[in-house]
Amino acid sequence: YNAVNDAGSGVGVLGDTKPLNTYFSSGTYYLYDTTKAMTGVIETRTAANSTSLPGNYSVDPDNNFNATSQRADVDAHYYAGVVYDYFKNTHNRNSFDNRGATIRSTVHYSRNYNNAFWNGSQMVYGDGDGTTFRALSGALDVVAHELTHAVTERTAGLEYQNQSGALNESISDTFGVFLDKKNYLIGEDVYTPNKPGDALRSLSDPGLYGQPDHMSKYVNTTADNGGVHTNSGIPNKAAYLTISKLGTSVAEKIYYRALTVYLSPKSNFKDARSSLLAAAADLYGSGSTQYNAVASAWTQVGVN
Ligand SMILES: CCC(=O)Oc1c(C)cccc1C(=O)O
Ligand SMILES: [Ca+2]
Ligand SMILES: [Zn+2]
Repeated sequence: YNAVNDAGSGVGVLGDTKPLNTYFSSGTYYLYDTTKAMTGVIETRTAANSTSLPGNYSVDPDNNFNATSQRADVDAHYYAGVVYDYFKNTHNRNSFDNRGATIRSTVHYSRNYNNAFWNGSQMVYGDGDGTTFRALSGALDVVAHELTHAVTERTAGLEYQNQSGALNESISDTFGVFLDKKNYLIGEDVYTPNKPGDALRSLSDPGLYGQPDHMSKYVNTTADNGGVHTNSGIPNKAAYLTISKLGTSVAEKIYYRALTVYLSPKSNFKDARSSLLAAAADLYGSGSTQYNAVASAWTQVGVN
């Protein structure tokens, strides 16, 4: 018989136990979650250290996914569910396409792979090399970052180069902070596991990790698609200033409306300012406290 959405459990990358929505079929439990109001499902697979996608389903014989080798699978699956719930409950968005598309993740991609990405169809996570990263699905802000790339692709479609690309990156980091509210850092839970207290990026102080925090420090380069992971520091700082002044619940409404209504593929930083102001005006009124906080944030990073 097929027992749907069994209450499984698992141990994540940081050794923490969490509940899992699994699926039982022919004597095996699958990381296959049919409990969401989707047309699709949330499914998690393993590439078993190969680079072939999507790989095979992550399975377990007793619905207790507690093997060390399963930790990345557990967190990819659990955090995908958390991010799905966030977009549905907070923004009334049903998966990245707003039509309940299946959310597919593959973990154990390649070897010593210090990377995570949305490949246009699914999320993919490396295990890290144990020095620069541990398994990248072990951080909620990383999973939120990757799934937000999918949302951005289906909405604003920000081209992944130069200023629109840095905005694309910043939107993903900003929603990473909306989900992982404990600080304004990105990747801290999986970055340099042997070195406490650091992170991949900081929204409050981008300069801590070599990013500009003002337009006057914009880096003109051909590397990294025009420095999309560098120049994202400028909109990231504006996001920090906005969130710290208005709070997450107001800021996330302004950002989500800007992303889904006003931003477009070639939007630059100035367009981001006007898109966020337009969203703030729609939601709270032009000249409102919220509107003025957005204006002030972007002026402080040199985008007027
Ligand atoms: C916060 C997640 C993140 O930045 O993932 C990436 C990594 C670790 C390397 C290269 C690209 C990305 C990305 O998703 O942009
Ligand atoms: Ca974080
Ligand atoms: Zn990214």
